[in-house]
Amino acid sequence: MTTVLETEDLRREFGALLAVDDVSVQIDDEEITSIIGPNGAGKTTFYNMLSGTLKPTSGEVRIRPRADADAERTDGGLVTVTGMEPHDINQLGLSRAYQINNVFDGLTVLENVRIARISRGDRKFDLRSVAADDDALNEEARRILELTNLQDAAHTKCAELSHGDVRKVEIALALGTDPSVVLLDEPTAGMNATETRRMVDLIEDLDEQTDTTFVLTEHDMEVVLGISDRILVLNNGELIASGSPDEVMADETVREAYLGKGENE
Ligand SMILES: Nc1ncnc2c1ncn2[C@@H]1O[C@H](COP(=O)(O)OP(=O)(O)OP(=O)(O)O)[C@@H](O)[C@H]1O
Repeated sequence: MTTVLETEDLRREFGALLAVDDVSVQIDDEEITSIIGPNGAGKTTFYNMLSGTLKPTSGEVRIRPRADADAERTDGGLVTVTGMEPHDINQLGLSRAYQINNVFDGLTVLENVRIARISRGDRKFDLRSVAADDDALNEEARRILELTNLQDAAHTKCAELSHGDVRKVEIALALGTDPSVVLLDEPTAGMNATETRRMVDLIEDLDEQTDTTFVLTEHDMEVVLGISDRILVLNNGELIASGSPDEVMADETVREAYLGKGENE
């Protein structure tokens, strides 16, 4: 097992409010990890610091770079990305579905994935290549569509897709850079039971078929317990528990955080 993402005493204050309180975690490449916690626990703030959209007050974020990232910048081990811009963190190997990559509604699924692929940075950006017959680019984009079960929608404009398929496109775009880690923001939010099941299956399949490690925030506890190898629990900015679903469910501190102290007394 190898660490792909690590934080050390990561902290964010908003004035007097401590939103993330010196959180240190290590995320392993062989595990699907979920970050959970009651409303206001600090999950979004934590994610924003990982992806670079929010600068920490103090502490560090380190990631394992994607396999072919610039060797000079990476030196073979984890790279400190604290304070870097989101685009640079993305180029090094951490993608956040639903934020860095925006879906272009007026373009087809295939065109969107081509753009994501171009944004990987090893091709000169040329608007014509988005639609042009660049065989290598098309092949790479089609491989990503196959991985995400979107081959049948390749030529559909994103504006015409179902909600479930748009979420799949967002994951396809995140995968466009061959990242070592993908952060998913509530991947099943707003989905019906069938779409939820399909999304869970997709994440599990991608976890098996790619070298990418998946981390998610999710409110649906059934999804969390079913998909996670490891769960990190935040409460009032603090990491209060970390472990397997069974361990976390049995943790008295976690129960108190969710149910409220004294609620059953
Ligand atoms: N930009 C900001 N300015 C001031 N306070 C903020 C800001 N962003 C978040 N907070 C506060 O930080 C705390 C953590 O918020 P955060 O959104 O990270 O929690 P969360 O776990 O993602 O919650 P939810 O599940 O409701 O989305 C909350 O008290 C929130 O009000």
